[in-house]
Amino acid sequence: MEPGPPGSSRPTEPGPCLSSQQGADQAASASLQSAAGAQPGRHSLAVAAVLPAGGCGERMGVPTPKQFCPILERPLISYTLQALERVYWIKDIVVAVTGENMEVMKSIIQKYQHKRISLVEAGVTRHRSIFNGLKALAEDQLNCKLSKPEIVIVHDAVRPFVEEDTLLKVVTAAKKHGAAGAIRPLVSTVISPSADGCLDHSLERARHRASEMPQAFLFDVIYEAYQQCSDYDLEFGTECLQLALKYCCTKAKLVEGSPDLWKVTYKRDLYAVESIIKEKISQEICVVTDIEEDNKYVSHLLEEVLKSELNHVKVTSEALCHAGRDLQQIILDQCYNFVCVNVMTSDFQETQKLLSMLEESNLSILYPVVVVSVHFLDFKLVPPSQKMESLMLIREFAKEVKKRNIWLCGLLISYPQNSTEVVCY
Ligand SMILES: Nc1ccn([C@@H]2O[C@H](COP(=O)(O)OP(=O)(O)OP(=O)(O)O)[C@@H](O)[C@H]2O)c(=O)n1
Ligand SMILES: O=P(O)(O)OC[C@@H](O)[C@@H](O)[C@@H](O)CO
Repeated sequence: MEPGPPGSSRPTEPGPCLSSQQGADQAASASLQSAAGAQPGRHSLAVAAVLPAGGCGERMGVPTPKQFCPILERPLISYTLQALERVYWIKDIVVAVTGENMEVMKSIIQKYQHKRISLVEAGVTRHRSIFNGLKALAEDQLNCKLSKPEIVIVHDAVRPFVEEDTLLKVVTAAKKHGAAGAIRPLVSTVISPSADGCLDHSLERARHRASEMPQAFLFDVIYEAYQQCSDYDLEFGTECLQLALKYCCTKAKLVEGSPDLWKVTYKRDLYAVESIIKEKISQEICVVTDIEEDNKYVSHLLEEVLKSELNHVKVTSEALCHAGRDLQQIILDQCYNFVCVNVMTSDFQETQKLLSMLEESNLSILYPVVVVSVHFLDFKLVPPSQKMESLMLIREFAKEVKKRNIWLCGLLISYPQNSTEVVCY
């Protein structure tokens, strides 16, 4: 079993420590837990998670195992890890990866600053991978940071959209029933073919459900089930809940899951994940302007236009040289889109101060940050050719900050002739 990278302590926030979100997550978790009867903090349930991530993604049809396929230039598994890390009461996350992918996994943990992660060798089947993860939690291994939990969550590494309330529901149900799993309505009807390849019978769709993840178990129940189960089950089984029933007479409580719980299986699923993530991170935008009256007026107009399109539009109008307390908070609250309204004389000073703040915040480690640098040009004062030349500098800035996952582009707006010349860099 491989621990995470050195120094991987147990912060309660995935990746870069954006303390404000961490506090909000903890508060939300506490209220969720108290609602579900579990006690946050000292008396909370000891909960760990096992993520099987040792598959080859054959149905995906690409050389890279799907858990490592990039979404917005970041591996799919990193989104799932982030989703689990946001839940501060999950104390340990054990990921099962093949030996050949162990180094890749360690580099992902390092690059995206994932915490509370331990790695184990995957098995040749999903059940064997899960079993290896359970063994890592069960056995007191030398210098092992892991301890046996009361409850263990099992969640496929290729299901990135898992919310805390679903995790809490299955954990709470598992505490009471011994096992619990998320389910979803069937989309297609299930049929049973006969030996000659014809329809034998079909199942009544309304009376059946699809078994999804996350699932949760009393650790002793599922560990005993895996220790008892047959090689056939380990080789060909696909349902952990069935193992708990068959080998421990434990009937899992079924919990209605959200539509986003689906498993990434085919290539089309990667496009769906990317669209959902883009939608999630583009709902909020911040208009940054300095204290110049012209800019504040333009920012107000911009705010009105943006509010007709987006759910959350924030405007901060303070000289960034004051370290932008409002802006700092907006960054901590993980806004990923910024429009920086510049006074022509300052050229890029405002944008550069914003870029520096964004780089210092580590915000762009997990998701790309978009910055639009808006410049106004009064043709009476400055001939366009002269302004365009200096604006080309932004192209150099853009190349530099792109290395840190910040996507910078420029917008040149000419007035008073009311013509707008768009320059994208
Ligand atoms: N030997 C295996 C096989 C699968 N898994 C993991 O189990 C989860 C769900 O399995 P599945 O969707 O079947 O993944 P693959 O086996 O990779 O897909 P395929 O069947 O298309 O090859 C995935 O996170 C996968 O990495 C695993 O840990 N060990
Ligand atoms: O069979 P696969 O390995 O694709 O998927 C494994 C599980 O995710 C799947 O069986 C769920 O129904 C949960 O049990």
